[in-house]
Amino acid sequence: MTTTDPSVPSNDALQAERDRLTAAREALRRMREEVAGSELVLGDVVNDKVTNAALRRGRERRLAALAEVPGAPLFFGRLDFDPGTVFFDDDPGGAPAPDGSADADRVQIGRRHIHDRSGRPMVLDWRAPICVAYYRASPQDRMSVRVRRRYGFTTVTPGPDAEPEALLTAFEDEALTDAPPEAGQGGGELLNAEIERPRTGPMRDIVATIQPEQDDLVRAPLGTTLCVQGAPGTGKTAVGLHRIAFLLYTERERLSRSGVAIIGPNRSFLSYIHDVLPALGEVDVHQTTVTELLTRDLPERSRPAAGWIGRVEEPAAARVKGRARMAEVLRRDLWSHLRTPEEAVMVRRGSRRWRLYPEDLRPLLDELAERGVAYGSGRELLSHRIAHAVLSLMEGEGEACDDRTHAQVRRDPAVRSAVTAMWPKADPIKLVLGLLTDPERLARAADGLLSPEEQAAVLLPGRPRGPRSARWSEEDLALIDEASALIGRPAGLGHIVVDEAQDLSPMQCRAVGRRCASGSLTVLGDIAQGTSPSAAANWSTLLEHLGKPTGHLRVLDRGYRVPAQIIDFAARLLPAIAPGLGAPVAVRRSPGSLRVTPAAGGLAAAVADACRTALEGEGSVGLIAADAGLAALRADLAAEGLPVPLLGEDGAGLDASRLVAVPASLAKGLEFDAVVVAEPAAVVDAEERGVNRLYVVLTRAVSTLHVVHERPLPEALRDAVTG
Ligand SMILES: Nc1ncnc2c1ncn2[C@@H]1O[C@H](COP(=O)(O)OP(=O)(O)OP(=O)(O)O)[C@@H](O)[C@H]1O
Repeated sequence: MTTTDPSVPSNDALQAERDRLTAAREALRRMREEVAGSELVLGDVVNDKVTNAALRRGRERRLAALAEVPGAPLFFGRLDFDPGTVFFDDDPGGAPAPDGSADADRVQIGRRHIHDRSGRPMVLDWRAPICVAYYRASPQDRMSVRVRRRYGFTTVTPGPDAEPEALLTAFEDEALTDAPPEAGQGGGELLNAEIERPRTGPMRDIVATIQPEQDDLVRAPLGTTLCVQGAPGTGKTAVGLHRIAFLLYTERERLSRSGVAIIGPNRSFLSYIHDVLPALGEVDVHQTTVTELLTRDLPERSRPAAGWIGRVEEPAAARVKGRARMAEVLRRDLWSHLRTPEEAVMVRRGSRRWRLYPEDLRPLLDELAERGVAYGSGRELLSHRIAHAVLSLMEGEGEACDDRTHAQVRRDPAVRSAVTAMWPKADPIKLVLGLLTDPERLARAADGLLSPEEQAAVLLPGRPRGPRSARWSEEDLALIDEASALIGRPAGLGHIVVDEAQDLSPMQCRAVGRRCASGSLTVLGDIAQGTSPSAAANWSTLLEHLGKPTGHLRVLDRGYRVPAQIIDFAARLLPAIAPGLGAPVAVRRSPGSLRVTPAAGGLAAAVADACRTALEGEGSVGLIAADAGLAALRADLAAEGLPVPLLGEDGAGLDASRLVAVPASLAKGLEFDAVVVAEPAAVVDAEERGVNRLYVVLTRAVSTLHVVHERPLPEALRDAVTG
């Protein structure tokens, strides 16, 4: 242990800190007022509207970034450095920070920078370089820190309509100067309290308690593509979100031009993480699923009435469609549209006629086809080449030609129709539709790449006639996206964080990877939690499909969510689903956190009991069961006098009700204080990777897990000692 002062701080010391908090709040209010009251400098005449709108948007963004987050304290830590360590930019002579104590340089650390009227910092943004010491200083390397102070807060809601407020109620000092050298970094009681704080509503930021191994990932430079393998609850999602906030701080200008996105597995997950970045002052990050990201780039007019996703692929077909070799099938099909010229092109200019014969045109076409240009730009390039060849003929006959002549020849109807005949226009949706509804065409493109059975598996059902009547699957969208990219390159983003990346198929990886071909990625996931038919077996292959084979693989193995008793139980499934992957080392044990109950008197009655018991505790309760059985179970529970809203239905979110029913397929990435799992065997039986799904489901609980079963438990879980 490091020297953590367990004594309760004196009232005076506590009051001084509260005064500091009040002053910071006041200063932030003044900063907001300054932004709100700032005059918009208007351009004149032409640019007025555009400039005005841009300025207004900028001001609104600044205001949103300066908004106080209800219940989140403006600072959470303090560092006392050796004297002479801290200098601010505006100190001409490098004078130390003028805060408080005579014998130490002191900084307060919070979610955002706050300064006083004269511009002097009162609270430093946690992302500032000097704040690294707050997260990493240890007795072995104290980074000039003498004392690290962590504050404790209690959230109170003063009235029925009032916003929650964070009351500073305690602090804890860790003296690094006189700690024994073997001491590690002590998180102290406040870290434990933070981890065990009952969950209500959406995910919270962890900015006050980021651990050294996490901070190392959060602050990796923008150019680095990171791939983080981490068991359930090791903080991968939290790291990804804080990394975005960090990168936006250090590289704001670059990233605000190119854009940043976080990709999550589904909408429920995205609403769960939705508030974290705004609480860190970042309101401009695109939070999306892969499917949303891809459909965003598709023409609205082609959208089927029921939406883009009208069908879930059979696992075997999903696997074939997800394979990287589908890219080659598409490439072959697209380029097979090129036609060797069969007729001459004749351009009339005044009384003269200029002809290019098929043997003149063929080399132009071949040269372009071999150059590896995007299909879509080939048409334009071909018309240039043809015009150039015609102009050469003209000049050979002494005609005077210039750029205008070149443009006129390029636009000549004869040239245009020759280009269209040789290099037909291509539309990605029609291309995929054509390929997946025409067995002969598919056979030509897939020759040597897909077996006849695989070809039969990928055909679209129902022989749709057009894009709007097709029932597309998520896998089809990745194919359409690949076709789009073969025709024209998509716009890129500066950085993408992909959560639950183990579930991306190779084709989806390619779609994500090409969106940040010149940017970088943070890839987060857990091979053991792979549930999609194309889930990754290892990270190096996935990184290759993402186009980042040199990405750095890092492992997180300290589990912050799930108590040891529960993780040890779930980890019994690991040898079957991810041999070689270890269970996380839980940071806490919690006796009584696991119960496994046979449902002697019927499943619904036992589940109702388990839910009622769970509701006696604090925080959120998730009832998780196989998707197919959930409706019947809810009906039975309602009959037992316990109506349970379904996650995502009728607005039932993670903050609308303490108890929600969660289909097993939506549980990924979520967490609840108490989890009741009904009938694990049904979760296993529901899908090919049902055991992986069960592993996900069993690792969602922060405090208690209650497994209720009528059927025998999966073999690996039998005879577990509970308690
Ligand atoms: N340093 C920390 N301080 C406090 N809480 C933490 C810390 N790290 C992680 N947690 C908490 O642990 C829980 C799990 O974190 P997170 O969801 O990021 O894990 P994960 O690795 O993405 O899990 P999964 O693989 O199950 O999706 C969250 O409630 C998170 O806030």
